[in-house]
Amino acid sequence: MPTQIQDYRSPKVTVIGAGNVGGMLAQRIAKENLADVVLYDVVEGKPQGIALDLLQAHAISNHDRKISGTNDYSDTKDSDVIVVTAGLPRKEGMSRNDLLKINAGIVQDVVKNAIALSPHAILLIVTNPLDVMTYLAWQVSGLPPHRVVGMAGVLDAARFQTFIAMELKTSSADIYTTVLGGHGDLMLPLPRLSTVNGVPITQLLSEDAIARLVERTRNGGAEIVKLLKNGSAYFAPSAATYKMVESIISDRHRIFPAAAYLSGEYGLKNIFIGVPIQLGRQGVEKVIELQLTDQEIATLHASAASIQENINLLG
Ligand SMILES: NC(=O)C1=CN([C@@H]2O[C@H](COP(=O)(O)OP(=O)(O)OC[C@H]3O[C@@H](n4cnc5c(N)ncnc54)[C@H](O)[C@@H]3O)[C@@H](O)[C@H]2O)C=CC1
Ligand SMILES: O=C([O-])CC(=O)C(=O)O
Repeated sequence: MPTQIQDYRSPKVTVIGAGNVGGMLAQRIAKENLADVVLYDVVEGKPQGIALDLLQAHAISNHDRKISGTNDYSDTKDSDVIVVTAGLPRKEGMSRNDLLKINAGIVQDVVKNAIALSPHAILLIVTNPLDVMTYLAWQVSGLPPHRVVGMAGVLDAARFQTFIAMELKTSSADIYTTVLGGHGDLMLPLPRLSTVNGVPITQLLSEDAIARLVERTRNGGAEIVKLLKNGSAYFAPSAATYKMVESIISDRHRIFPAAAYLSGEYGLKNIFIGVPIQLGRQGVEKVIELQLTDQEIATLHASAASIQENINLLG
């Protein structure tokens, strides 16, 4: 019997926006040998230059993933995942919502163009203001809601994890945290569900210390914007986005917080907001409903109201 030869096509990830987050993400995807990467940007030469630079870096670190840069959407055709990082980052003194109008125009444009050529892709949004842009991307794409997801919770949880590790002078590797809600001032870190390898942090840290770390997590993005002065964080954001891309491409069904569409869960409807989800090759496989206290639910609903206000501003 002849051996049947199958066509094992390499997974293909398109990253739209070859800026700080997009460039770092492309590097991780290729270096971890996860997928071929197409970097798309509106600026001529930028994605091509970054792709060439990355290929040369990877010649040193020995892998053969294809990385290409383009200003032509036709090169993004038949992508398995489309990650949208295109848009302006904020500068010192701005809130993420100050980016609403300008980034809405960009997200609308790129999603329409990219999804037309990759109708089976999972759409992963990074551009801020995150929850509103994820909603807008879903509307423009015409995709079923489980195929659209936004990255924020993995990053916010990693920040909370880092600050707890710094406070306890322990390894962040042993710390598990979760952060719900919108990616803004009203996000909801959950100390009562955060542990150091099973030991509740409420047993290890005082209430005051926890309140301080929660507040620092809420302002985690702004703290870095203030230090950088001319842009926002990108190492941890690209690492967090990579974790989500990997769970999709490798169909790992991992569970973590991300902006997902709610249709009644947590008493919320027709909105994208950060909640625990299970993520795999088909997109959001499950939204997990945690038992929240009345106060936590109130914060989550206040966060949802703020997202809705901004959606309404888009008209
Ligand atoms: N969700 C989250 O947790 C995070 C979100 N962000 C957001 O991600 C976005 C990107 O941040 P950075 O990479 O630091 O910014 P950046 O300025 O380094 O890169 C943005 C890229 O988008 C490109 N771009 C602009 N308009 C475009 C269009 N119409 N089509 C294609 N490309 C276009 C620009 O040319 C630029 O290369 C920002 O909106 C930022 O706020 C950043 C970090 C974390
Ligand atoms: O702070 C910003 O504008 C970028 C971002 O969302 C983050 O780093 O959390």
